[in-house]
Amino acid sequence: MESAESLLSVRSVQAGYGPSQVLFDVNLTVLPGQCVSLQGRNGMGKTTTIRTIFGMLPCLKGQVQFRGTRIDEWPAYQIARAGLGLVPEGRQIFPNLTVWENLVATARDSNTGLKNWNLDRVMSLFPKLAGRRNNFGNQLSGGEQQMLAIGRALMTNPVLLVLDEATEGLAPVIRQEIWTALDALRTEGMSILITDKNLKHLLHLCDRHYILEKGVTVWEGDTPQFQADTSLRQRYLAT
Ligand SMILES: Nc1ncnc2c1ncn2[C@@H]1O[C@H](COP(=O)(O)OP(=O)(O)OP(=O)(O)O)[C@@H](O)[C@H]1O
Repeated sequence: MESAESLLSVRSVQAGYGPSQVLFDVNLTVLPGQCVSLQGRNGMGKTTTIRTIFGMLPCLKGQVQFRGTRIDEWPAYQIARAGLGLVPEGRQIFPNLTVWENLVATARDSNTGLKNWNLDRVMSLFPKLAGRRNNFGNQLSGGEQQMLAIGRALMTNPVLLVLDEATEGLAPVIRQEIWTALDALRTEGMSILITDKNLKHLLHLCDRHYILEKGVTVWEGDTPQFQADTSLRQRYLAT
């Protein structure tokens, strides 16, 4: 795959924390309009990969390209401005700002060609948030916080939305609401890179899947290929 055609291209990436190397050979591609999952057992390097893509950790070797331009030496703020929107593990919303303030704090105009995100659109994607508009972040349930974290990322009008542990720790009914919202985003043409434990939903949402094992991309394929290889779950995902 030519990286010029891809939205995001991660090639032979190595990274880690100080002397502790975690990523040894990570490769993945997201094409425009595609939804891609990044899978692997706990501790295999999914969050570290996302942190490296977003410039929060240095890329020691290899490269990351976004829309055909190398971004692996850019500072994190410049990467975010280029159109990468992050919904981080643990949500990390501002606890002392209201829902409304959380959303407007990060708002940025679209240069994507897609319809601009605004408060009304976020509230219609997540009607639960509308009633909580004036509540502080720390007064929200976990599910509402995750909706807010997704809304906040959308308000930056990203070209690619990246979700780390999209539904972790949420009640089943709330999880379903998040998956429904992600399906709606996908239908609108949003490109998504996502990590989550729920295989059934990942296979439904995503076109393509990558599996990490000890910091190495060990498998990639589309949903029919994933479903056809019944050994994958046991080999790379079972705990
Ligand atoms: N801040 C850190 N400093 C040092 N090592 C870290 C740090 N964060 C993560 N690690 C280590 O890096 C490795 C990969 O962790 P990472 O969080 O990327 O895995 P993951 O695939 O996202 O797993 P999980 O599903 O548990 O979040 C693990 O061995 C972890 O202990």
